[in-house]
Amino acid sequence: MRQPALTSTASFQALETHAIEAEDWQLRGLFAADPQRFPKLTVDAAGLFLDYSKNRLDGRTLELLVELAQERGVENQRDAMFAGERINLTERRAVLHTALRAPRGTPLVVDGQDVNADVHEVLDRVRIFTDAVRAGTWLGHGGKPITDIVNIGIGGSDLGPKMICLALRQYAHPRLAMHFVSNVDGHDMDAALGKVNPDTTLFIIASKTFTTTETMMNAQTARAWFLQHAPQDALARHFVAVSTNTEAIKAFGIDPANMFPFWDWVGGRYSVWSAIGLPVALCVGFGHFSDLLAGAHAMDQHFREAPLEANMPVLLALVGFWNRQFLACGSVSIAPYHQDLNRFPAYLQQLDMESNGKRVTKGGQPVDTPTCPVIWGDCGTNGQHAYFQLLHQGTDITPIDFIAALRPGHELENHHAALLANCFAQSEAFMRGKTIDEVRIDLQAQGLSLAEIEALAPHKTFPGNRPSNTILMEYLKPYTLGALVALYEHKTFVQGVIWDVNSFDQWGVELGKVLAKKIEAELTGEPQPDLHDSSTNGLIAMAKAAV
Ligand SMILES: O=P(O)(O)OC[C@H]1O[C@H](O)[C@H](O)[C@@H](O)[C@@H]1O
Repeated sequence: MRQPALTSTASFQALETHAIEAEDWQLRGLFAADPQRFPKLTVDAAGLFLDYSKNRLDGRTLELLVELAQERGVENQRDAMFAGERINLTERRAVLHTALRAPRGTPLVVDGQDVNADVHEVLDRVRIFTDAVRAGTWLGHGGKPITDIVNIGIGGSDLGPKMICLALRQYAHPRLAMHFVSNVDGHDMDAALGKVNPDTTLFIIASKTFTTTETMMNAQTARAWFLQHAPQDALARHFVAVSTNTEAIKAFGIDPANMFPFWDWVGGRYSVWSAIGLPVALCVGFGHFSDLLAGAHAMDQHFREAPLEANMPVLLALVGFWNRQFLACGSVSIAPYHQDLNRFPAYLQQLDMESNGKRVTKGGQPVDTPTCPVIWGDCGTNGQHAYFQLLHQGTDITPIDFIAALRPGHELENHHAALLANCFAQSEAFMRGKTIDEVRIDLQAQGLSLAEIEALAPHKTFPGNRPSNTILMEYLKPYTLGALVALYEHKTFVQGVIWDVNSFDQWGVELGKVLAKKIEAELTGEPQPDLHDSSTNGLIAMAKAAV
């Protein structure tokens, strides 16, 4: 059903009016006015705790935002997704990453096929293979156990497995070193091949389509390198594939027995729960991989069942929408205060920006509001000593998601209290700021003259009133990480529904791919200056002159 333009809806217009009232709100004042603000504006689900109280909103704002979610049909569209309806309209596909983490024995029939049975058949194969490699009974062609795993994939076939293997490094198998090659830049493959021994290396070629040029080139290079050191019939012990494209895998020369399939109803950026998660299962073991799926499933259940006003992904989405729309926040910074989550911002960049970086509605009309903000970030405390200056005192307001674990995964003294202190101090500082009068008092206490105080005070003043969320978990373990990733998946989904964009296609990456093919032919053959502008022709000429 075609949605009306967002700005024409009654709930959006009510929010617009409310936003004018809210313009002057100060977070300090909101906290002072209501000692219950923290318990009121926090929610628990699936082992995660979300504190959204440090956002410039109140109970009425939330009521209006929930009305907007209702008017936009979040509940119906959520149910349609879980039921396997073809909600990815431009590709005419169902969107069923949630089915990848549904427990065995929960049938879901799509196009006459029980998806649940298919999913668990593949998971069983992943378990058997994973157990053999980890136990050292899957041997390389020379009879030695595998010591290195090289995952060759890009985008969704790289970011998820890489982020999760790093995040769960505490659980990693001591014999297995994980390597991820994604870039077509030969330096990436060159660095990985320099670290591994062909006799004990397993290559995973991970590509949903098995046509992505970067992955295909890297796969060919890896195979050629391997065959310099081993006979052709050794390939079957050292190359496996994860894909939806059986024919292309056979054409590449991988035994279909070494293929772990998935399905076109799994989007690349939602695929880590499928056999694309094979590196994760190999690294941390199938039991922990199952825990990851269980945590995501727990968040799915919460998302399906909790009322909108107490639904963690819905609230995260609505608060994000409020900041984007009414505070005009063009970017959101992700700040994991956990070193092992240092690839999480990169993972969320693809998840959110490839999903909701859209400018037309599902019906093909231009959207009438801004959509997805830029997602970026890095681990705390590192960011504090780099770009946090701009976040505190720059001219733009950038909401921040702070993410932390209450207990560390190490036994080093003092570090964790210092880490958490910084995390909480930053969210407090963004919220409170420091007024010019507070600065003056400090400077007076330091014995500065009046002239010195007046010269310095504006520089040392913090506007504050800057929004943030804090997400806490007890400990970074597979279950909680699964819930965290699913939380952001569903947040992205809800925002996509509000903006009425298709969150499950990514046509925006196509143009560059087509042009790159043409230019590659010119770099290795004849230039075609008629095809380009003077800048592009000039750059091509420089590259040709350099070889
Ligand atoms: O898994 P593949 O088919 O190789 O795709 C890898 C990636 O490339 C594409 O260009 C898309 O933008 C991504 O969504 C996808 O994850």
